Formats: sequence, C-alpha cells, structure tokens
Amino acid sequence: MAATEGATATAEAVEASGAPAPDAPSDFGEPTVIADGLHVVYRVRGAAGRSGGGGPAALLRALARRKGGGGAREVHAVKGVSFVARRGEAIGVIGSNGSGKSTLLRAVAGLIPPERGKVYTNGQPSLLGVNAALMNELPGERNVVLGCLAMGMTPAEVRERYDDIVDFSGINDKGDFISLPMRTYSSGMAARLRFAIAAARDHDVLLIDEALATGDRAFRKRSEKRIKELREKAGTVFLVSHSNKTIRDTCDRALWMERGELIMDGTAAEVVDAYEEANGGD
Ligand SMILES: Nc1ncnc2c1ncn2[C@@H]1O[C@H](COP(=O)(O)OP(=O)(O)OP(=O)(O)O)[C@@H](O)[C@H]1O
Repeated sequence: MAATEGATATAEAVEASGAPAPDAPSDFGEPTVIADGLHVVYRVRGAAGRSGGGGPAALLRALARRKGGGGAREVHAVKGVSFVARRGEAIGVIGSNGSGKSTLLRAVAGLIPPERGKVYTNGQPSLLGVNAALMNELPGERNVVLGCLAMGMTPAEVRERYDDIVDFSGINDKGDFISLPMRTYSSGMAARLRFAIAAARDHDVLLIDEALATGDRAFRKRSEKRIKELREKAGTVFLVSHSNKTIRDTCDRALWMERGELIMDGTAAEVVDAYEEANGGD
C-alpha cells in the first residue's frame, strides 16, 4: 500500500501503525483504500478576511488589507474521515453542496496532501472528474488516443479499443462530432467522452466525480453496466453523485459527508434512505 505523503507502506505496516480499521462489509476483497483520520485544509491566499460589517468603508478597508497581501484563509474541507474500502466495492459518496465529497476523492487520488491523518492506497487510483484534463483545442479523436496512451495503453490496444470508446461515449450518435475540437462540445458531451476513455481500462481504484450526471438515460445505463464490470474485475469504484437513484442502482455502499465530516457509512440503501429522510424526501 502507498501512503499519500510519498512514503510506501505495506498492509502489515498499516496494521503495525495502529491505524484503526473502521467497520467494512467483510464479504469483499482485500483493502484498496484506507483513510485514517483524514483532514484536508485549503489555504486561500489573498482572501478578504471576515469583514465586521458591510458598506463602502468596510469594503475599502478590506481592499487595503488585500493590497498588503491579505492573509491566507483556511477552509477545513475534510475533518477526521476514516474508512476502509475493499476490492469489488462500489461506494457512493453523497452529501449537500460543499460538504467535502470532491475534496475527499482528490485526497484519495493523492492530488491534495492531508493536513493530518493518512490515506493508504493499494494500487493506482484514477480520478475521473468533470475537470479531468483533455486538450480542448484537439479533436475528440486525438483526445481518445492521447487519453488512452496516458493511461498506459499501447498503441495497438488503443487501435483495438478506439471504436468501442467512441460508441460508448455516444459522441457520434448524431453526426461526426468526434473529429471536431473538444471546445465545441457541450459539457455533457465532454464528460461522456472522459468517462468512455477512463472506462476503457480496468482500474484498481476508480474515482468518479459526477461524470455520470451529465449523460442521458442510455449513457447512464451503459455507465452503470461498465461500473459493475469494473467491480467484478476486482477494482474499487467511488462515485460522487447528487442522484440518489444512481447511487442506489450502482453502489452497494455509501458514505454520507456533511460539513467535512463522515456522518454515515453503510449500505447504499440505508444511507440514501437516511439522507432522503434528513432532506425531507427527495
Ligand atoms: N480549491 C479550493 N480552494 C479553497 N477551498 C475549496 C477548494 N475546493 C473546495 N473548497 C471548499 O472546500 C469545501 C468542500 O468542497 P468540495 O468541492 O469538496 O464539496 P462537494 O461536497 O464536492 O460540493 P458539491 O456537491 O457542491 O460539488 C467547500 O467549502 C469549498 O468551498
């Protein structure tokens, strides 16, 4: 297992470190991700501090402070989150806007260092976000090739998978859009293409941030099927979504985040039920 601080730790080392092993369903495989008391803090440089009141005078004072450099404001986005994810699990991450879901995924992917606590991962996590980088000026077809090569596929594998990826994305359903630059795509089309590229390979840990929400019904069905296949190939899938139905249909377990804290970890059905009840039905 690799720990995010760049150090490497084996599963035995995790045990030896005294990392708690929070409850997890035992009928799944070995651990792929362990979050142990994870805290993530963003520091926003040049942010105006909290002003004591409104009005032009307060605004001028705030601007003067910013000119002088301003202080760094801290946003404590993830607060002491612990869980163990195992091979074969599909884990939904739910919670209201700004509750820390995307931040949690970015920390698991190793893109943000923990402020405190640790994330151990067994295998390479791949984060598929709405903002995942594809080249806007290049046509979709070039992005498919580059994206696949970047994931470690050989040119022969890319050639073999190319048609399936384009079909899966549905980009060409209504004409030859795959030869147009990505910047001409709607956000939904771009998200579908990103998912189709990422889903072309098996992943140890696949982290999906809302990409499925942008697709139509047929695309969602294809995606749900592919997520099931990825799990069957012994990977772990994390899925951030505001669609409770997608979480119920796709995941067997769910984590509910609020204000940076993990407030519930259980089966997808029981966590989504509790979430809906707290939000007055959905
Ligand atoms: N790059 C950043 N710099 C500073 N603060 C950030 C940054 N990204 C997120 N935050 C803050 O961290 C907190 C958690 O944000 P995050 O995006 O993880 O929430 P989320 O649950 O994914 O939200 P949503 O459902 O709206 O996408 C929020 O208060 C947000 O303002």
